[in-house]
Amino acid sequence: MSLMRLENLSVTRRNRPVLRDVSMSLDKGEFVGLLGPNGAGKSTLMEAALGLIAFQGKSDLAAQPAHQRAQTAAYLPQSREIAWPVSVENLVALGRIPWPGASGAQDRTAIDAALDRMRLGPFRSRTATRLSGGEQARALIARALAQETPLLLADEPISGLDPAQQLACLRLFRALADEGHGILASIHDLGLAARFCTRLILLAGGEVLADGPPGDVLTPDNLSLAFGLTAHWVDTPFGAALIPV
Ligand SMILES: Nc1ncnc2c1ncn2[C@@H]1O[C@H](COP(=O)(O)OP(=O)(O)OP(=O)(O)O)[C@@H](O)[C@H]1O
Repeated sequence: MSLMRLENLSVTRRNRPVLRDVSMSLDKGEFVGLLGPNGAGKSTLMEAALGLIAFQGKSDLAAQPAHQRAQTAAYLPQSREIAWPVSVENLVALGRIPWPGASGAQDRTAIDAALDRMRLGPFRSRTATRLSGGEQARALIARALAQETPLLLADEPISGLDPAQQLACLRLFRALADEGHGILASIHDLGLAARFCTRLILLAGGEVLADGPPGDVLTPDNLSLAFGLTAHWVDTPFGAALIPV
């Protein structure tokens, strides 16, 4: 079942075309990694899909009324700004705003589950603005999880996380997809994206260069075209690893 569909989405920023005729859909159970060089348009694609910036073409999410959209899609923006010195628990509780009809018990369960999933139990009473950068990033992911939406759009969710937290976060996203959620996450680490995502979309020059299973997308030709990078897949005891040279 499709959770998100873009048809011929184009975005112009400062009179420059950033995205051209991007079409894609994302189904329940998919963890899609959005790849591409800096400036390729990954954040722009998420912002336009959510209706946060002007675009041409169609986005079914952007067409929804705001309250319905907030019950469909949680969004983790790339900027990790936390504006107020609230407790981590209260920051995560902001994720419940789209559900005014939920009971206190439902809200509490969602907040506790999100804190637990991001291993933030010991931080719940701490002031969010006084956490480390990676801890703040995890608290913001927890806020998005507390929203309990079928769809999560996460812009560089593992940026700033240590290696163990990166793995835990991607394992969690994969588990959420296996439970039936749909996830679109921009990721710069190609090896981790290949390992955890069910599907990859590679953006380059404002267009979708490749869309499919990781092995089909991360080909030497595509990596050279998108990043100007020479890279090889090497078999290791832990599975295939991508080595840039
Ligand atoms: N608010 C803005 N106003 C004007 N141009 C912008 C704005 N935000 C981004 N751009 C431009 O749009 C293009 C795409 O930017 P975007 O942030 O979508 O790229 P990205 O793929 O997410 O990059 P990165 O990997 O560096 O996060 C870039 O050329 C960028 O300079």
